[in-house]
Order: sequence, then C-alpha cells, then structure tokens
Amino acid sequence: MPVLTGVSFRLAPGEGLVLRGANGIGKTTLLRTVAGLQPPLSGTIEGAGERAGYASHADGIKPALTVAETLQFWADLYRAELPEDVFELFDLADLRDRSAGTLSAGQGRRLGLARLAVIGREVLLLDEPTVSLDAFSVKRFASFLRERHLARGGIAVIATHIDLGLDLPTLDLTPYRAAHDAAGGSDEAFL
Ligand SMILES: Nc1ncnc2c1ncn2[C@@H]1O[C@H](COP(=O)(O)OP(=O)(O)OP(=O)(O)O)[C@@H](O)[C@H]1O
Repeated sequence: MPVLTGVSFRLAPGEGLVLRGANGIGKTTLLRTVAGLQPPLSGTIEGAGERAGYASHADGIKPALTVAETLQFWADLYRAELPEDVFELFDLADLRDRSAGTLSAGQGRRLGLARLAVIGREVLLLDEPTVSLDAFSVKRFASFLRERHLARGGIAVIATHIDLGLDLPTLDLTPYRAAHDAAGGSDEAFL
C-alpha cells in the first residue's frame, strides 16, 4: 500500500531540500526509500545509492567504544580519513575518551551526526537530525551543513520540524499523501 504518491524532486550539487508534513505523512519513508533501504512501489531514484549517507532517529552508537573509537570505527568502515577538526566541529573534544554508552541524549546525537563528517558521502539524507540538540548545537550543525557540506557541492534532504536557518527550499508532502481504501490507513500496510 503506498504511503506517498507522485513525489518528484531533483537536486544539483550544493542544493538542499527540507521535507515538511505532519507526523505520519511519510518523511521517514521517503528518506529511507531514497537511501535505498526499501524499494519504491513505483518510480525511480537516481544518483543516491552509494553516494548517500542516511542518518535516522537512532544514533548507531556502540556503547563499548569511546567517542574517539566510534568515529575511527566509522572512518575505517568507510575507508575515510578522520577529519582533524571533527571533534571541535561537533563539540566532542572534551568527550573523546568517554565511553559512548555514557553520553547524554544530546551528546549522543552530536556523536551520531559527527559520523556524517567522517563518512564523506555526497548526499546526506537526514531524519530529524536536531532531536535532543540544544540551541547552540543546532546552530553548529547548521553551520556544518552550510559550510562543510553544501558549500563543497554536497546535497542534503532534511526532514525537520524546526527551522535550521539554512534558507533551503521546502517540499510539503501533504498533497502527496496516498489515498487509501475505506478500511485501512497506511499503518495496516506494514502489519
Ligand atoms: N514499521 C511500520 N509499521 C506500521 N506502520 C508504519 C511503519 N513504518 C511507518 N509506518 C506508517 O507509515 C506512515 C508514514 O510513516 P513515516 O515514519 O514515514 O512518517 P513521518 O512523516 O516520518 O512521521 P514523523 O513526523 O512522525 O516522524 C505512517 O502512517 C506510519 O504509521
């Protein structure tokens, strides 16, 4: 059963897009589909695939590793160099040797987001990236997106309920909600 229907967008290097819509409209579903984690029922997605990095609601933290070990783990996995300033960029310098399992929610989110600076993917698919972040951390993350990602030709698709101050175009998914038969909402499609 479709969740969204008729959605279409195209982004050039350096461009970003903010996805909007009420809870349950299908923002996560769309991001996961673009990321290649689930197939579309119809239509095509071009240019994401191996070039894409997806950040979900979960931070993907391994509690047995320290903060520094976590980022090195991601760098090794993606065969990338750990950027020297990644700890400063995400305000993690004082937490480098802290066990990742002991981080607060916001600190853990900063670590999860720092992964994006490590993996070097051109297309970032971000699902509510600022959840748990304080205002200062939201600003820092917005600066990372603007100066380190978009300004260098990266692409970002961001589902967010808050204004990141990035002045990006918005795609409201409300008109694309799929019609359903009388009996069921889209929830039943997953059961
Ligand atoms: N695993 C699942 N089982 C049942 N229903 C699901 C599942 N995943 C998604 N859905 C349903 O699919 C629809 C779209 O969900 P999705 O998570 O994409 O919405 P969203 O726009 O990201 O919502 P939110 O703003 O609350 O994060 C919703 O009706 C949701 O209940």
